[in-house]
Amino acid sequence: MTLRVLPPNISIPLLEVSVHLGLPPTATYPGLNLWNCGLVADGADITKPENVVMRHTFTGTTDEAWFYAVSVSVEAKGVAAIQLMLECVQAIDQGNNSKVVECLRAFSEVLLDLGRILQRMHERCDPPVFYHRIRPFLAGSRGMEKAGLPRGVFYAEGDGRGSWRQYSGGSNAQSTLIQFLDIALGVKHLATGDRPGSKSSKTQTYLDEMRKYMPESHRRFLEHFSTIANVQQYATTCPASSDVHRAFDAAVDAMTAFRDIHIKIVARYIVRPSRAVSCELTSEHKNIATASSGASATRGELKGTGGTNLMAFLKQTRDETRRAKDAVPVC
Ligand code: HEM
Ligand SMILES: N[C@@H](CC(=O)c1ccccc1NC=O)C(=O)O
Repeated sequence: MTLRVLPPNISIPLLEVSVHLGLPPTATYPGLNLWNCGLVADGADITKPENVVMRHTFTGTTDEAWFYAVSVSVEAKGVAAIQLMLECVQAIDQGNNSKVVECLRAFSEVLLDLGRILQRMHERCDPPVFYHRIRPFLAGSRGMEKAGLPRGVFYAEGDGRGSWRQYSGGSNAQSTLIQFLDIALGVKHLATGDRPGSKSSKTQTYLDEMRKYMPESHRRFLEHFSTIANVQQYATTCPASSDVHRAFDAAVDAMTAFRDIHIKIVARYIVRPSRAVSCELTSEHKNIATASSGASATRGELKGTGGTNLMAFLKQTRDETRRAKDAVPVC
């Protein structure tokens, strides 16, 4: 039976803390991953997930801790990519082409490392454990009609007061790092289903929306970086045979490869286990893991915890990445 009401003893402090943090009152990527980690020992290498300790998990399983730890290590490794692209922007402003190439080549190496870390997911996180035990806790309250939450969750504040609220579930789409990488490479995302060149049917894409689930300072950093990011414009207008253009294309390929690895993981951790779930579950027994499984899964209606039609969304996002290699039209 789906519980639709969050009692005041949880709602009231949660709402207060969320206002303080500038985040929606729900389980977010910053809360689950970024602010929930420590190290096995001082000075241990945080870019190795075996060195990351997660303070809280819903299930107490090693699988869940590892699931979060992999992202923490990706974030830590990604710091180098942020530094490199800030240097690259500066090198372009200074007309220092050899520095631009150096930064782009090193950036590609970091992206390949991010993919290597991501591929370690299977080492300690078992797909059925993820799908059946962990994933229900990562669900949101938006788009959960089939799970028995047509109006979301009622956040009770006592004496009959309170409000119905709907929030996206936790998702790595809320990672500031990955959105930074896209801005750095000039990757443009459209709403799912929109074609490049067509007028977008939605003013805000899912990935834009996910910025509301990032810490305020991260959001401001992305907004600022968008105003100075010049690498794609510069590189794609250099001759195709130039080192700058080639190094840029290689970086876009590395980002595309990262997304390809991720798509394979999603197939293994969500699509496959969902097919094994009986399609005869009644709505009373449906949760986020099962609400879009069975018959609807085979019709391609599987949803991510963030609420996307996951495979269509992820493939479009990957294809949009590749398109960053296209020359920027000069107005
Ligand atoms: C078992 C592991 C994972 C699964 C099953 C998974 C699943 C998903 C799904 C279904 C989405 C679609 C958005 C939504 O939730 O509706 C998504 C988005 C995303 N995931 Fe994962 N994810 C996993 C691990 C990771 C990790 C470790 C990273 C990176 C550190 C990552 C990076 C992303 C990003 C960046 C997005 C937004 C789409 C994009 O920018 O390409 N995911 N993930
Ligand atoms: N979107 C994923 C869940 C996911 O990737 C996630 C959810 C909450 C916190 C972190 C996540 N990703 C990696 O740590 C899903 O649909 O299962």
